[in-house]
Amino acid sequence: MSTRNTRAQAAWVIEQVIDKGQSLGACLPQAQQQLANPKDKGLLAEICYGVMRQLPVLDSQVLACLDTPLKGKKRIIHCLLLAGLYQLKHMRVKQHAAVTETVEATRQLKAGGLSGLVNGVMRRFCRELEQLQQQRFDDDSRTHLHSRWFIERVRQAYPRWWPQILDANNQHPPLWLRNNASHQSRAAYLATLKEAGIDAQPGQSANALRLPQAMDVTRLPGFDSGNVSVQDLSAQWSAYLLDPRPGERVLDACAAPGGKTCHLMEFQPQLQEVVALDIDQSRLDRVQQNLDRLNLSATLVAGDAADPDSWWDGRPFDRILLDAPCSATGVIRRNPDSKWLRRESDIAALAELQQRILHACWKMLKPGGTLVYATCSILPEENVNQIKTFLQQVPDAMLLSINPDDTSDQPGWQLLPRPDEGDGFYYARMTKQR
Ligand SMILES: C[S@@+](CC[C@H](N)C(=O)[O-])C[C@H]1O[C@@H](n2cnc3c(N)ncnc32)[C@H](O)[C@@H]1O
Repeated sequence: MSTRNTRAQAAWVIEQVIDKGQSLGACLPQAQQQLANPKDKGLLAEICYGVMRQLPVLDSQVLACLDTPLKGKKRIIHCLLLAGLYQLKHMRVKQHAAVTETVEATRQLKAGGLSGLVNGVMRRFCRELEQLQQQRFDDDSRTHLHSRWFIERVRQAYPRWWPQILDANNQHPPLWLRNNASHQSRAAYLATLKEAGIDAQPGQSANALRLPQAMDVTRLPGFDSGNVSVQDLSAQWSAYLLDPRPGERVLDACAAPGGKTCHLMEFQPQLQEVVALDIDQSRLDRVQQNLDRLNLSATLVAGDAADPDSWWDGRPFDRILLDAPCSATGVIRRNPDSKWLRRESDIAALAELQQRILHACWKMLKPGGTLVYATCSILPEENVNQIKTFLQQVPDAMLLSINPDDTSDQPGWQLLPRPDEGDGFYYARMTKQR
């Protein structure tokens, strides 16, 4: 991959995602490593993320320009044309640069025999750009840029809001920060940012800040010494809802990469112990890195939250945060590849796993203790329905409502993704009756 230009790298990444089922998170960094210039790395990410946002439309427009679809080894050239068309339609790349670089990438991908075809298709895109940009579609997938099964589920769950939800998923995500209240007040950090010439706005939860302009967060004042962390606004509610008190023992049951573990320790610095559990040892390394940057320490355990017998010492916890593995359908704007990688059949399997983990965690909770169940999903099957079933099955579980709409009939708090606001998230809070 080393001699390939940015467009050739983009074609490789896109093929990995749409044909080989890899996530952008897994293959984009690999391709970025092959590029020396940080600007090229940024351009590569912009192209790959953009293609994932717009995929069904770009796909049909590329196919419409080809006499025969490019199959087998030639599929990478189809992916290259997706990247080329995306640049012309959605980026401020000069047309001649997009054409020249895309044709050059054809050679670098060892498909030089197709460079005439690529040149012709790219030039046709340039000629027909206005029509391509204004084209309207009569099917849901191309109109709303999501898979059909997902559109149907969102439509059923939110008959009033579904178009806005899908539209929010197709926007660029906002950048939210969490001020470290154990280092300085939010107002003080806002003043520091202002001095450094960085525009920021306070958010609804007490330590949230939004940066209207995305930037390399490692360059934020005091980032290395833990004055601030990246965390979405909606995710920041978890510590307030769990509300741990001095001297308590807390389990963060699905902890990696540790965003919420760190937040709840900043929120309550006098905890007796925080156990950060995750099934994936390699992801626990990320938890340790985050704790180190913030100068915090927790007990890290690699284990299965659904099977406490394999790792738990039997001492019950005062509070448990269960940020369950989920469909991540509330954070699609951050992971647009998930629109094409997620399968409808995943949802029932995830709901079953969540229910098993929830029952297992309940056993580890002290009588009188609090458990917060959270997901970054917007699907009722993983959220409200899950908690409704749990409350019906478990006699000592009592809902602690978060807001007036949160009743045992419609338990929990469903947040939907909104432009410039938080991600889609769900929270329910329950106590174990003594
Ligand atoms: C939504 S992420 C957690 C995000 C984390 N709470 C944060 O705020 O940074 C879900 C995590 O659950 C972990 N996980 C999945 N199944 C698990 C299980 N059975 N037991 C424990 N952890 C599990 C995954 O490895 C993943 O790290």
